[in-house]
Amino acid sequence: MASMAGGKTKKEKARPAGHAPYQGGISFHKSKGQHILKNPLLVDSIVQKSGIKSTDVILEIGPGTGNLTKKLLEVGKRVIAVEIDARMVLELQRRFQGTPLSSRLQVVQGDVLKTELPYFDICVANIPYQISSPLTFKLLKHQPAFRCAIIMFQREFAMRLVAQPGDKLYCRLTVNTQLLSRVSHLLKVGRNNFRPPPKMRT
Ligand SMILES: C[S@@+](CC[C@H](N)C(=O)[O-])C[C@H]1O[C@@H](n2cnc3c(N)ncnc32)[C@H](O)[C@@H]1O
Repeated sequence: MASMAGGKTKKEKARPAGHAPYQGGISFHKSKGQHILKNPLLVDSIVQKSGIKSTDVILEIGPGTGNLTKKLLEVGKRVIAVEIDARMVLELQRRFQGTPLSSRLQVVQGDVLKTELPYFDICVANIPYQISSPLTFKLLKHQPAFRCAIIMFQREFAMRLVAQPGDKLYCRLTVNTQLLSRVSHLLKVGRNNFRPPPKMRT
């Protein structure tokens, strides 16, 4: 587990013109589902649709280099970010260290599927698609209950969550999810909003 230290206040490192997503010089591993969000307008839209309150403790799964984390820190009370890749954890710490946001960020290094989740009010995440199913079941079972989860899924997986009886995609996952929660589809996201772009639609 790694936590962010406070320290002198400094501004986030300046980025070159052209609004490149913050990548921190890291190469991405497809095996870990590393497709970072590169469109700041999309990040704003996700945060806005999440209905985060200033009192909320937010769980973020797979913060990566922190493009979504930064916005979450700006609107919520605290962000607990669980990240498996030590390089990303380091980068995340570097990115926020010494900024006013750092005291509200806790980074937990580990596999979210094997991590005991802390208390949180809301979960917001752009997850690696390979953990969609076990993560969904983990969140459905989580106690104490949280208010809601806004999660980026591969399109077909999302459609299975909201399927209706008689639909081709209606399955065990649909039944379990709809038994334990209310679920709705928020938005479609094109592949080009990610770096590198994923093969499947989101
Ligand atoms: C799709 S990327 C999202 C990155 C960032 N949130 C963004 O939107 O730009 C998924 C992130 O999840 C991390 N990850 C992959 N498997 C994980 C696991 N089992 N537990 C926690 N994090 C994981 C990856 O290292 C990567 O940083």
